[in-house]
Amino acid sequence: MSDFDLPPSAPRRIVPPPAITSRPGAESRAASDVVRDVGVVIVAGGQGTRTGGTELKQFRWVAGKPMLLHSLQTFMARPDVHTVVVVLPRSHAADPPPWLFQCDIDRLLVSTGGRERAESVANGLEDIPDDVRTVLVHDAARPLVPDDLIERVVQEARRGHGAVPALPVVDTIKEVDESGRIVRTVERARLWRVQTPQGFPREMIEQAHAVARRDGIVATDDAGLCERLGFPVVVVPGSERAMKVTEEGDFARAEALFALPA
Ligand SMILES: Nc1ccn([C@@H]2O[C@H](COP(=O)(O)OP(=O)(O)OP(=O)(O)O)[C@@H](O)[C@H]2O)c(=O)n1
Ligand SMILES: C[C@](O)(CO)[C@H](O)COP(=O)(O)O
Repeated sequence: MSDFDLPPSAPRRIVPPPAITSRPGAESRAASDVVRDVGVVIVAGGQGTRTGGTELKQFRWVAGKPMLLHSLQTFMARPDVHTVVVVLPRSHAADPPPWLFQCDIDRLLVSTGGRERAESVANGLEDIPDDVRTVLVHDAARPLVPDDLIERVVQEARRGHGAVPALPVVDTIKEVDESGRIVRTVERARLWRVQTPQGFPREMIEQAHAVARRDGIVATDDAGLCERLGFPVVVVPGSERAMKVTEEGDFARAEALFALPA
């Protein structure tokens, strides 16, 4: 049975179980004078087909804990984060894994994923609370995201732009046809590899997803939807540590990076 054959009546929003208490320290952060107006959507609603395995990659253990928990705890450690909405596959959203609540559960919401990544993001955005002004969208598949990278994205998004962490392409790039023959060498000076979290003023990202949903626009990232509407989106320096676990071999790469100092 596929994830999308499950009944559509599965709850869209889950309140974490009351028996689990908040992480120590949450109270002191609440008392700080940092403006807590950043909302985070962590998309973990994919099937991880490119890993070739049967277990969902975002739940697989890397460096001592489930992959998703790494970035969840990184965002929760930030005093400016108001709420983190974790988007899970429909098959898991009604009954999330218990380890998910190893964070400040007062700031945690769980939403249900969609068939495409963009649909999962749109579902998560619907649960972002009213107090949030800046929204970050992050892949659970990027467990090593450094806090200084997040800070750069937040700072730029607070200035009213979309902000995307990115690294310049350093290899020579070829366009190749279906037979394997090189068509041409592509000018790489203006090519960048983009990562997450991508950050946006709340109104910008909500409008971009609303238009995409209405018009059936598809993009592999959230900045792509904003670009199409002519919203300003800029790059900020990314990090090799923010790599995405996409294929089986990436698990070993991620483990190796975790073992290195940040
Ligand atoms: N319908 C989807 C598809 C993807 N994602 C999430 O988007 C992030 C980036 O996607 P990707 O690495 O492509 O993950 P998968 O879609 O799970 O992988 P694959 O394409 O190999 O199936 C992941 O954290 C994934 O869980 C999601 O929330 N909902
Ligand atoms: C959002 C993203 O991680 C930016 O690099 C990426 O686009 C996710 O989808 P992909 O299909 O794995 O490129």
